Amino acid sequence: MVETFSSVPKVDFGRLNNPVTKQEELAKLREAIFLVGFLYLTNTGLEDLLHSTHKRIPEFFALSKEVKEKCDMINSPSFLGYTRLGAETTASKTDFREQFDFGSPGVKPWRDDDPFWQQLEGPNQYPDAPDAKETIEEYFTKAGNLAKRFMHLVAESLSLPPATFDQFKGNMDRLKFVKYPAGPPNSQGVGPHKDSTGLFTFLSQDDTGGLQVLNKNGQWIDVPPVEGSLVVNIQQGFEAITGGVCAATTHRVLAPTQRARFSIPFFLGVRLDLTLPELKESAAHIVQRIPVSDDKKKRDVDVASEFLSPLYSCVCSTMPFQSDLSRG
Ligand SMILES: O=C(O)CCC(=O)C(=O)O
Ligand SMILES: [Fe+2]
Repeated sequence: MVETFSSVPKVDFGRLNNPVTKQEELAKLREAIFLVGFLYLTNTGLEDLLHSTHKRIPEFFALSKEVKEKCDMINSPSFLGYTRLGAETTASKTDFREQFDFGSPGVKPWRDDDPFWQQLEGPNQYPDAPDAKETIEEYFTKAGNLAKRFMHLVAESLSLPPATFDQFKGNMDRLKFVKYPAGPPNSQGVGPHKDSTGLFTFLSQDDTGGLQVLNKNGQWIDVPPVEGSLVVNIQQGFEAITGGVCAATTHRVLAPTQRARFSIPFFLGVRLDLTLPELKESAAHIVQRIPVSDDKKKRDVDVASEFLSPLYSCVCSTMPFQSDLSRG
């Protein structure tokens, strides 16, 4: 029987930041990172932001088709903007969701003499709604700060210096507002996938439910809503940097049947110019230092990751597909 999980653990961010409880909570974080690849992060201090953003986003989706299509992703070489319902496929099936994708503001504009892939980081197209830009920029600032602090704590939980992973952080994080309309039973909100374009995902889901993660026995485990929490998961960028020891976990969303579901994933971006040799070197360096049993290291380093494929010369070339980008 493979060691696996039957629920997603909770880790308390407040306790991680309190010297009295820190070590105990770091042990929980480490267990979640090694065994599950998913966790609920509670007590983050972002509860009001999550609440107010959820209140706001139905309004963006309620804009007319014409207004939404003014910021259509089709106009953006950075894959930022609006994607209509049914325009995305995962695992060969159409996803039943509509979304707005945004990137961290203030990214350096692309110039003709920059590498072509640099265009993956670019300017936003904001929906034409009052304070949309301000709402989104505030979210980037607050979620970005939390994400960086979280990454330091992950390093500490692996007995590494807090800043170990800072060198891998990219210039642009991504944020999505997603609406899954109610559909027939067993419709695919988003099909099975691993998040592929960054380091960690921080997801705020509403109270509808439908998110599931796959354990090592092939069972789908529910990730029911926990008020005020963020669901955090490892992305394939982080998996590659840690040589597969901290693995990304497959997940999906079942479309709701009664009412629309809204979610807000924030994807902490990886450096697009990371080369394959750099990745391999980092993985070797980090894996050596992470205190897990040799057996576990061996098993996990064997995990296939497109980031480590010899087909790709740098991280940027693993990301050519819109559907991958818009899933994270
Ligand atoms: O909407 C959700 O709950 C999850 C979305 C997701 O997995 C993704 O966009 O990568
Ligand atoms: Fe995902």
